[in-house]
Amino acid sequence: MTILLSDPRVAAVPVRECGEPLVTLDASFGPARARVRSGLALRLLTARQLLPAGVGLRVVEGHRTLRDQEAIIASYSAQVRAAHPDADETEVRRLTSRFVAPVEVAPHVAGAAVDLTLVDVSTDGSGTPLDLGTAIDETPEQSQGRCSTDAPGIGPDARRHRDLMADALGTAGLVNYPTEWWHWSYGDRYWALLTGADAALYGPVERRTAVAA
Ligand SMILES: C[C@@H](N)C(=O)N[C@H](C)C(=O)O
Repeated sequence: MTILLSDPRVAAVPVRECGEPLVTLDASFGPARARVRSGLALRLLTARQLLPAGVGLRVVEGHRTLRDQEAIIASYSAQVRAAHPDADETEVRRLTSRFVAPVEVAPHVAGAAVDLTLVDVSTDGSGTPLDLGTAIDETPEQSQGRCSTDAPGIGPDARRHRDLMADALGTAGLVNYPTEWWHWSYGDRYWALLTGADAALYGPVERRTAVAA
């Protein structure tokens, strides 16, 4: 059964901030040059080595500001209210959290999450995106549920690529948000809950100074 980020068990996980800096991923992870905690960056390097030759990781987003998180919540919760006019505010919050995390537990705001896909780097160094079944950031409504990692109704190539991604990232220590095939995290509260860690390693970054890496 999927645990959503709005589940009270996620917010109940304590955070023991370890103070790791944000680092900037190099261009081999894609032009976004996302910033993530250094421990997550190391695990992404490990995950990439576990992929078959010719397949790479493209990270489209890492750390996100609190303000950006709030803007995505405002935009998507308005869509949820419109699509579910009978839902009360508790249900709107639950449905919204299928696609965007409540601010208090938001993994991207902690520098603990990446949105990423797989690319074919065998013919073109910059990488051609592989079929993962939906575009990154297609909502449950837009994708008719196919954004969920285990969704039926995606083609065999997309299934194989999602499984490849899960093997590499899972082995490297990341956890997936099951309603979004592209969202993986390490060290945040959701990760701690799923792995049984005593506490999250990373809380919100906000004004922490980034360093180059
Ligand atoms: C909005 C989407 N790209 C995303 O980042 N969702 C996760 C669950 C989040 O908000 O942390």
